[in-house]
Amino acid sequence: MEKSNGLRVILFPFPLQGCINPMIQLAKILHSRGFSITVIHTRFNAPKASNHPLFTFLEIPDGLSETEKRTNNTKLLITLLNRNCESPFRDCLTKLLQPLDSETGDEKQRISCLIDDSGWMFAQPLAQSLKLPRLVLNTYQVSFFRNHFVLPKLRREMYLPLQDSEQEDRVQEFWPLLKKDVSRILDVETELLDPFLDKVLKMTKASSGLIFMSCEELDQDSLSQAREDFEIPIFAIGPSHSHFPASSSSLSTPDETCIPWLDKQEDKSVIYVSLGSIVTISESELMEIVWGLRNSDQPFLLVVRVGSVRGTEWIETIPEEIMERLNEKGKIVKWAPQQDVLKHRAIGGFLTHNGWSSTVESVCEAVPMICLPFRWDQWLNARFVSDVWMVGIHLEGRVERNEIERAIRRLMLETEGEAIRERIQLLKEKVGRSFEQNGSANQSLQNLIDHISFI
Ligand SMILES: Cc1cn([C@H]2C[C@H](O)[C@@H](COP(=O)(O)OP(=O)(O)O[C@H]3O[C@H](CO)[C@@H](O)[C@H](O)[C@H]3O)O2)c(=O)[nH]c1=O
Ligand SMILES: C[C@@H](CO)CCNc1ncnc2nc[nH]c12
Repeated sequence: MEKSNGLRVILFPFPLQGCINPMIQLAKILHSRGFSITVIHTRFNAPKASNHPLFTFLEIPDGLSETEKRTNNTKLLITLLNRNCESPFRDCLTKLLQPLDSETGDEKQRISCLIDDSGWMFAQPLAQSLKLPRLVLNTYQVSFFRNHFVLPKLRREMYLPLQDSEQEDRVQEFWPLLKKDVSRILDVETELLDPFLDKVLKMTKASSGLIFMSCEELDQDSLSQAREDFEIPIFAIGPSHSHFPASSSSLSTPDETCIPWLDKQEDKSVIYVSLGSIVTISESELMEIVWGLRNSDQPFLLVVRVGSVRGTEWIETIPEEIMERLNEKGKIVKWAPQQDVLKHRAIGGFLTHNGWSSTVESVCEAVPMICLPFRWDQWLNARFVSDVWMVGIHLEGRVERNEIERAIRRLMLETEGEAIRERIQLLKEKVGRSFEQNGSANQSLQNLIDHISFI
């Protein structure tokens, strides 16, 4: 760690696993460059302070009821948290900005800036009124962030439902999505967010900088377009876990028995399956997945989060005799040490929901994917994987045992899979170069450090 530079940065992650990991990663990066770190966080999904003894954590109330905390409607959660947290966040930030420590009367360290998630809609005017520069962290792929502001317009103009003949058309304003992808994104739930998107766009444009966990090698065109659209400095500092391992910000405890189990498997033979931290599935979808895995006859490591199969606690509804058959080839856990799993020599493929972190973690370990997106930006990440980088096979929403078995065989056993494996190896190397001395992610990170040091 470098010695302190006398500056403090305040971070305010959005309380979802997919947003907490990148923000805590950013905290580690900035701390390693000499910044002191204060993390303001909600009580809901609070990061484990004890895993980060060098940071200061400040908790604010979020006003969520127990039922609201359990909702799997992310859009509703986003609106509730934005409504409830504004005033506690204002109080907390105002206190932090007072020049003297209220207990000791000593002068406090200078605060350089606030970095918060693009999902917080009240932060920009608040920071402005307190004369504190604010930078925005966004945890989507750049293409999704840049283009998703057009969704309300597409909802009005796409005349859903779609005709069969137009399902596969590309959507001009949202490349490389197909019309059928957009129609899936535009479900009833997302309508809740329409009125907020304009606000996010305006608030981001008014900020002092925008940070992405991506790099030129992954999304160059969108990055240059975003630089034109936003007219603020944009930093694409690379996939966040490439700087430090992310497991310390896991909200659940990883099952470490995965690794000795993988040690017993052959090279590139195991298919790893995880649908991230938000997606829920039905009981019958779970059965299609487990049968698809079992029928492929490949060993598998499957993550089923507690509460992620609707209407059940965990996997207790799988009949005993089926569990016996599954156990011959597979292992089911509640939470995996994902990065260590993807790094393991035994892993040959990743059946994923294509959250942005999972997608880049897979790319960085050159693990080819089977794409099973469920919502929002996952549809775009999956299109990049299957159609743009061509490093995976898209299930096209078919959660059916035969389709899953077929995709696993194509990926793990057939020549098509070999070609995919070669391409992802090349992509991994390309992304890896962006962290070298003159690489794009490395330079962008240096620019970010300079920017917030002299802001
Ligand atoms: C289920 C599971 C997850 N993880 C880690 C891997 C990833 O770093 C992280 C999950 O992040 P993501 O892959 O982005 O997925 P998720 O949690 O669904 O993220 C949400 O937020 C993401 C970023 O905004 C979006 O791209 C996703 O679409 C959205 O669903 O949690 C584990 O380490 N072990 C696990 O067992
Ligand atoms: C708080 C926002 C902006 O950073 C990220 C959450 N990500 C998501 N936002 C909206 N719908 C989703 N469905 C799955 N994940 C979603």
